[in-house]
Parts: sequence; structure tokens; C-alpha cells
Amino acid sequence: MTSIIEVDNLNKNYGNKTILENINFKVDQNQIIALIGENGAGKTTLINILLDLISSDSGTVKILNNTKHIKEHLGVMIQQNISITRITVKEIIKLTQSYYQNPLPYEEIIELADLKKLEHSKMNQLSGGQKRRLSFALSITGNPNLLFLDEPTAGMDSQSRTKFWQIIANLKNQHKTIFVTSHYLNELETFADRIIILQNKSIAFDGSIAKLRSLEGESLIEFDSDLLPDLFSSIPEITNFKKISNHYQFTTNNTESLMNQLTPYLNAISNLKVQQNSLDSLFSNFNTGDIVYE
Ligand SMILES: Nc1ncnc2c1ncn2[C@@H]1O[C@H](COP(=O)(O)OP(=O)(O)OP(=O)(O)O)[C@@H](O)[C@H]1O
Repeated sequence: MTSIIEVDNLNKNYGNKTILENINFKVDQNQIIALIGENGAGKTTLINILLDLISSDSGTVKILNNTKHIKEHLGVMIQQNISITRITVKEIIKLTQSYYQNPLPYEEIIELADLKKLEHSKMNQLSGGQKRRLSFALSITGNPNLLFLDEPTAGMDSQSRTKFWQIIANLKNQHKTIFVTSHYLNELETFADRIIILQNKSIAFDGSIAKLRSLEGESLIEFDSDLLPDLFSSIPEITNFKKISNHYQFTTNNTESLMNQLTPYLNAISNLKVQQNSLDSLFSNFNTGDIVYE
């Protein structure tokens, strides 16, 4: 299978500050890839390089095998909302359609982006979440094979977010590839096939959430206790250990054995919770060291 994105030995500096160092990855068709990292990790910089909006210092990027008319097959939702006074939602979508040879039909676009009720509103009269939906509408107008979405659901209410992700899942079922950054990790956890973590300028993890769980701990165990941390911190089944005030948080790949070891202390423990490790907690514990006290 040919890769739809190929990045080799990519490096980017701003002045004497290194932002991205030796970035390598490939993306195949028909996947939702989530790029995650803390604020300032370099996600937008990487997307902007992939889109050829800024240049790298070294390395190569191949998008859609560098075929002609790449732009015809690319959809982009950048982080900033664009707003032009006096132009309506309908006008800007129609204008955008005119740039493509085979755009999606207008009715389908506004249906997908849930903009029917707003089609005669002026762009600058839209709320932040509505502007995001318009931005999404414009990104899919050309019926692209590859979609880049930078913080697509920022500012959307929870109903719009749920609907948005259902649409993205449908687009994937139509063999589209979606490359997305977001700080809403619970959304990515449900929909992303692959997680790329950017940390310390490099790709620190690249794989499925199942792989991340198997490395970092399948289960998250939490409880409150005044017992001393030394009682727990050396239990070998713990992959990550965190204590914040009297709140304990463990991750493990062997829940049963760990629970057995907690049994003698149960009457000194309250609010015990055992759950599958979420992407949110996997990410916040990722590379923080095995034992953390705050
Ligand atoms: N034009 C620029 N000139 C100098 N430094 C920049 C420029 N653009 C970004 N940076 C720096 O590059 C780093 C990466 O920024 P970037 O916007 O790519 O991060 P990000 O992971 O997308 O962050 P966020 O989650 O906050 O959107 C930051 O330290 C930022 O200050």
C-alpha cells in the first residue's frame, strides 16, 4: 500500500530554538491519526510543514506521493477561524466550491456541518463554535481524500462535538484519511486509530491506544488514604505511581494481583475506583517517571 503521508528526518528550528527534531512517520489510507502533545509541543508547526505553509530546515515530506493537483485532494481546518465581514455562510461555501472541479454538493456540505439554519448569517456574526463548523464545511468542500484538522472541536458545544466525530468516523468509512490534533483526548480515544505523541521535540510514541495501554498500564486504580506511600510504591505490578495529597493513582497491567496486594489495607482506603486507563491519564502520566509525588 502506498503511504498517503511520508515524513523523513524532519527538523525545524525557530531562531536557535529547536522545535522538531528528526521526525519520521508514514500514514496509510483510511485511518484517523491523532497528533497529541502539550501546548507548544510543535503540533501546529508540524501540520503547517506538512501543508507546505512553512518550510522545514531539513528533511522531506511527501503528501499523496507528491502527485499533481494535491490541493484538489486535501482539506484543511487550521486553528484560527477566518472571518470575512459581509459574506454569508452560503456565499463563502459557494465561492469555495468554485475552486474545485468536483466539489461536494452545497446541500450535503451544510448538512454535514450542521449549518442549514445559519446559511444566511454573515461570517462575522457566527459564534466561535459555529465558526469552527463553517471552517469544517470549507475543509470538506473539495471532497478531499486527506483531511488535516487542527483543534477542530475547540469552542464547540458537546452536542456539536459528538455530531462532528460521527461525521469524521463516516468520512473514514468512505476511505478518507484524517490527521487531527486536539486537546480533547477523550474524543480522540474513541475515534483515533493511531496516536502520535510529540514530546521533547520528537515522536515519543506512535501506535494504537491498545499499544499505549500495554506499555503504560491497562488499568487505572485510584483511592484516598492517609497510609504512607512506602506501603505501595514498591509493589512491582505498578507501572506508574502518583500521590497528590492523600489521593493515590496507580496504573497496572495486572489488576487482579495489585488488588490482592491492596486487600490488607482496604479498611484504611476510601473512594476506591478501578477503571480502564484513559488516554487522558495515559498522556498525563506518559514519560513523567514511574513515581510522582505532588
Ligand atoms: N513563527 C514563530 N516564530 C517563533 N517561534 C514560534 C513560531 N511559531 C511557533 N513558535 C514556537 O514553536 C513552538 C511550537 O509551537 P506550536 O504552535 O507548533 O505548538 P502546538 O503543539 O501546536 O501548541 P498548542 O497546543 O498550544 O496549539 C512553541 O514554542 C512556539 O512558541
